[in-house]
Amino acid sequence: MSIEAPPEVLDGLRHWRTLPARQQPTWPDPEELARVTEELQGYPPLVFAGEADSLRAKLAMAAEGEAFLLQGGDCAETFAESTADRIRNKIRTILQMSAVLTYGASLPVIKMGRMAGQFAKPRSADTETREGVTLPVYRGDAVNGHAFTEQSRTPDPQRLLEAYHRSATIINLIRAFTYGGFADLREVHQWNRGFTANPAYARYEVLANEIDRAMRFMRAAGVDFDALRTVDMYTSHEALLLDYEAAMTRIDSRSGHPYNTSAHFLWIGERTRQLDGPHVDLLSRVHNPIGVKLGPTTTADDALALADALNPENERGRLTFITRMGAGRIREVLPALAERVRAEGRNVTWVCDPMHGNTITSPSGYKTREFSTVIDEVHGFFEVHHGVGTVPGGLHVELTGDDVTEVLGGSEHVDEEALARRYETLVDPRLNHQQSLEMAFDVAEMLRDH
Ligand SMILES: O=C[C@H](O)[C@H](O)COP(=O)(O)O
Ligand SMILES: C=C(OP(=O)(O)O)C(=O)O
Ligand SMILES: [Mn+2]
Repeated sequence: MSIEAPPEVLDGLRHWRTLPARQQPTWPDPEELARVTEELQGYPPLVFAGEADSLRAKLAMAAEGEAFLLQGGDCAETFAESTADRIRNKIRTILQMSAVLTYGASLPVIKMGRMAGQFAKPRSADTETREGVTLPVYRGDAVNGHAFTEQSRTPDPQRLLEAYHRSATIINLIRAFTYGGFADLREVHQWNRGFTANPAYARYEVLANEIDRAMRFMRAAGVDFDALRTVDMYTSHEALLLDYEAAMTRIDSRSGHPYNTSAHFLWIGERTRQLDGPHVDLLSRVHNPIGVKLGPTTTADDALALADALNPENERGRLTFITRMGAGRIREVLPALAERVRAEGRNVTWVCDPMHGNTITSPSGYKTREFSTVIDEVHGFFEVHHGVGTVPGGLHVELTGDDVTEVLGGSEHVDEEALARRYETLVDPRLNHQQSLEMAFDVAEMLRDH
């Protein structure tokens, strides 16, 4: 990556600074922030433009129904849990889900982590009050600490540097695991066999047997399993902290285009997708494939205007719409959006986030979700796209590879009482390992029967 580009391109990359930004931390010392972002600008890229381009081509296939995206990971990654075990478990979960979805959809699955950079969170409120004490809200480990003390909750720019270094170690592990044999399809299939051997998941045994037969067929037909031992896994996070994202934006020496080199794929959140806002402005200028979350109040006009702002050339694979309508709204709201976007000829990849429209508070006060509601939104997503004739291109899920108890339900019946046992997330509730696999089997069954 060089830093040379026409002056108008470099000026354009600074234009966001003139626009009022939502959801940014109040950094106590702007000069320290400036020093930190300058340092970040000198750090090496975490991903390369060519990788982002290959992802874009795959997302174009997903838009045509020739591939399917699985994007998953924590709501908020944390520094403390960026351990080898936790990361391996998350990668394993995504690989297991992918294997099942590949079979169900009869399509290649694009594997993408909400990983290696998902360290900043938009929040509903700026402050949190406990027992009469009010402090700034936790905004992710890239900004402040979760501990409820004044020192910890004060935004600290040094955390941006740590977010970069953590992201680098995570992406290093992702590359090592996915190129080092861990992704071997035979192994992944055996792990899934272990899952369906559990009596709680007996209903998926039929599907697991079918996959078994398909594997035997592949072996008999001489498929080179050794060639299938490595997979491409991409990284993504919400492009929220403009100072960080701008500092990681570099000019690609091959093409002269700017790329955000902090992740392969960036998305704009539901709270920061204002058409004239700085998040849309900055991401409109980078060449990565990008996404935008669309909540239940989105109109067809909003969606078209976003498509025009973020993908003026209407390029395939460039823009993903990640809908998060809520199970109760998707069947009513999504059809009009999908119909207009199709009628107006805009190229987008449609992806379902069945998490963020389905958050509830349990009677004992946990922020949680019902597994059955989450699954219902996924089903609604497929129904709507099949009805309209548009393509359901993928899933965006908050999950972990560990045995946490944050989402209610699933075949192991996590109940209100169980929530207290291992509720570990710092922001939103994640599907645990078993619930994640159950979702994959459920969706695969539905796709196979379609
Ligand atoms: O993923 C994120 C949450 O939905 C978002 O940060 C809002 O959470 P809050 O309502 O707890 O602030
Ligand atoms: C905050 C998130 O989502 P949304 O912008 O859709 O609310 C998220 O993905 O964690
Ligand atoms: Mn979330």
